[in-house]
Amino acid sequence: MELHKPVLYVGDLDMISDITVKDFDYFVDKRNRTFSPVFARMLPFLQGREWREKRAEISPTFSSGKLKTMLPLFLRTADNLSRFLGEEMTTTSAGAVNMKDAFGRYTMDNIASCSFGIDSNSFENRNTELTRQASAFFKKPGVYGKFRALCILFLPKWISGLLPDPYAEVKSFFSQVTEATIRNREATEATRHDFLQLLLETRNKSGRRCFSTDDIVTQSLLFFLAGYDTTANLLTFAACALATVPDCQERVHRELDATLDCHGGRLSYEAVSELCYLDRVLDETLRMYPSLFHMERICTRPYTLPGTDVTIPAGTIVQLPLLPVHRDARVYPEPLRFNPDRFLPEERQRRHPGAYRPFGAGPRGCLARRFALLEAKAALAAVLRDWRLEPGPGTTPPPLPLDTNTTIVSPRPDCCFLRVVSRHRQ
Ligand code: HEM
Repeated sequence: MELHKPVLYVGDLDMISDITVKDFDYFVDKRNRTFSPVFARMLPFLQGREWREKRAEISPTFSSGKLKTMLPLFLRTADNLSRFLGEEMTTTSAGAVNMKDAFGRYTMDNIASCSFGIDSNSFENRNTELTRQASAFFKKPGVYGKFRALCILFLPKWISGLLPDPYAEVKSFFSQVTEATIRNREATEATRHDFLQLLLETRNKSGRRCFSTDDIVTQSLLFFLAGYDTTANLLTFAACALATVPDCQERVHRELDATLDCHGGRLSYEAVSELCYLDRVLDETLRMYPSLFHMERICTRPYTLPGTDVTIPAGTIVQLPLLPVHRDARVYPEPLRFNPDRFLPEERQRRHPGAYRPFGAGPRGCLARRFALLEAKAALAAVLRDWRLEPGPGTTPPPLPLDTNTTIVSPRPDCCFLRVVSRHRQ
């Protein structure tokens, strides 16, 4: 039970697949745990028909053709990231670079550009209004935020509605930025390969825009929220794993050098696609550190668990483990050893298809899996083309200690420092 609500924790892999895929119609919804209207209209918090319609409208934004057009942007930002690492290394007194901070700048610049059409270059302009507003957006709720949440939970709406929303200023800032960008694009007829443009161009059958400007701001903020920390964490965990497992880093370097030699030294879409060992490094990183501890669904009508006579009532919260399955020794022998070869095709085939779910499962799974993986791959390819990573103070071989102050799986802040050493590629 969670307060007065029944919670069912399901560990059986077949049953998890039934709930998330086969019998999805009984489990379409998730809990809406937001305390601000700024979040309430975002895709992960919508329910039922409204969720289905919005998801269908947004999904084409992430098609492989569209992603391909975004790679040059990722690669430009990745070059800035790589330069930044070198500069940090020469100026820092700590003798090592805070990788979470560096990768956070990388994901922020990509999302700011893709979602809001802003060139933020947070590697050069460290304290812009954008970074200030973005930090406010990601800050954990303080005393006021917690007090307000309690009021919303326990007091009548008309009283809690009088309390100012701490996220209103952030929303207003991003609304102004988006409106200015839309006006500019309409006036100059300029287009870019980004989410903003795709959302602007999404039309219904009668040729009208599907997304109002307010809708666009909301979904763009969602991309920010969903994509900033998750991908920065993935990159930090991967970099720390490679720094502390030199054999794996050596293999990444060999693969990269060979691929660059075949592609005239350039990281093109084709070159990045050929980096199969790097794919496996990312897969193994997400196995050890999926961004969520568990997925959640709500049962929307009475459901009999397959193969049992147990019927769960509508309204039951269902939790489905991610990290515990990914680290289960019965599924992954020596689960705490970082071994990308677990993701060789033949090894994958040996496992239950539900044993690996870093992006969730079924129609409600992550919308941006390919976007996130391509973005992460571009960053690691550019960084490892130029640098060798070595452990800094506090960085341990996997498993890296986790931050206990966050709701998503994040590295403990003092364990994210690495030394970057030039590879002097000829
Ligand atoms: C390494 C990076 C990422 C990881 C590991 C990740 C993981 C996840 C997971 C586990 C879920 C819940 C799925 C479920 O309950 O079945 C989710 C949902 C979602 N993610 Fe991601 N995510 C990542 C990056 C992103 C990015 C970059 C975006 C957007 C630009 C994004 C957008 C979303 C959205 C919109 C949903 C909700 C889908 C829905 O309710 O229909 N994610 N993600």
